[in-house]
Amino acid sequence: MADLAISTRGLRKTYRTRRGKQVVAVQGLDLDVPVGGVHGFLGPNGSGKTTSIRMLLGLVRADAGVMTLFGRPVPEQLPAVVSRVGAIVESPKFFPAFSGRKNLELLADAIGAPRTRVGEVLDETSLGERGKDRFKTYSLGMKQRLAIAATLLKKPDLLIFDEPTNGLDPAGIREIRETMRSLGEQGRTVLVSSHILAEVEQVADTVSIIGQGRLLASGSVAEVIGGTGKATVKLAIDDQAAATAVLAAAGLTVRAEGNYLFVDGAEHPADVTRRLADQRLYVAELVPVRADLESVFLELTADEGLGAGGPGLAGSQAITPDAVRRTGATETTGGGQ
Ligand SMILES: Nc1ncnc2c1ncn2[C@@H]1O[C@H](COP(=O)(O)OP(=O)(O)OP(=O)(O)O)[C@@H](O)[C@H]1O
Repeated sequence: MADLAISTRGLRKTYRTRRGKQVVAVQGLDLDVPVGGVHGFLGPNGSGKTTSIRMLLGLVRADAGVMTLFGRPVPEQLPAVVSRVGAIVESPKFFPAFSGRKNLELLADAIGAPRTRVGEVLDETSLGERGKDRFKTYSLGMKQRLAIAATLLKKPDLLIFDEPTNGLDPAGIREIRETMRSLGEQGRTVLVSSHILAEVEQVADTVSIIGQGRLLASGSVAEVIGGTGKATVKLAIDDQAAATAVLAAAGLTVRAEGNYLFVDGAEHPADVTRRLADQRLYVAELVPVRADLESVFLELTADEGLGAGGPGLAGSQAITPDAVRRTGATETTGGGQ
């Protein structure tokens, strides 16, 4: 447990609406976040990310399950670890007419952090040069980085950011991404929730994908994308029927889409051409299909009936079963409880 910054087992939360309806926000979540690096906590809107984070921070009470932060059970021992955790769950309030630096100095005084820390956190969030300017002149991205700077004042080991790039333009998103990456590289643990996969894929070392309050897949980005090391290839061939028969007989999964066959499960793309050539079937075109996190995410969440995205790439990928298998989530999906 000592090497996990966050761990949850069987975490559950059901909300009751004013009309007495029950909303199951989190249903048996098992989450492990290793110490050090950036962990993407991914799921479509409404999948239970914010509720899970709020339970970890002691802001919402769990109905069932256990949680630890740095090996300490929470909320029971939250006071012992809370100083190691910095979180942005809602936009903090800053004084618009004061500079970013002044705002941070006031905060540092309030929480007992040394003022020398202010210059350091401004630099860490690349705000050093603009620190003297008034808060109200900042772009949204700079405001968000000042919020991150504020959480860094007390040198937390774990930073929790809930959808930190919401509402930011591409430049702002890039700045936040770079800030998160450098925090992870310093050995801090960053948990960042998002429903925007492309963003997280570029910065996360490890990810957890959730849907309807349950873990669907987790591991390093490479593992989740296709940890089996098996290839998916797209190929064009004259005799599709004969090629399908040969490849299926070799235990590969073949799917026809228009003029192309998509073949999953080969150890290497060359295996596909060799098997076909052995039977005097020659490919006209062969392209290895690179899976990305977005595709995995769309397929996983589509299985949950969540409709995480538009048409996307999901239709051309067949790697999901492997990703799902890693968490054993197939047995529990689709219950709609
Ligand atoms: N206070 C509440 N009362 C009733 N239902 C709630 C409450 N908070 C959240 N929910 C519901 O619980 C489910 C999970 O919501 P949650 O905000 O945790 O998901 P999320 O993954 O963070 O989504 P988003 O990205 O939209 O914030 C949703 O169906 C949501 O409507």
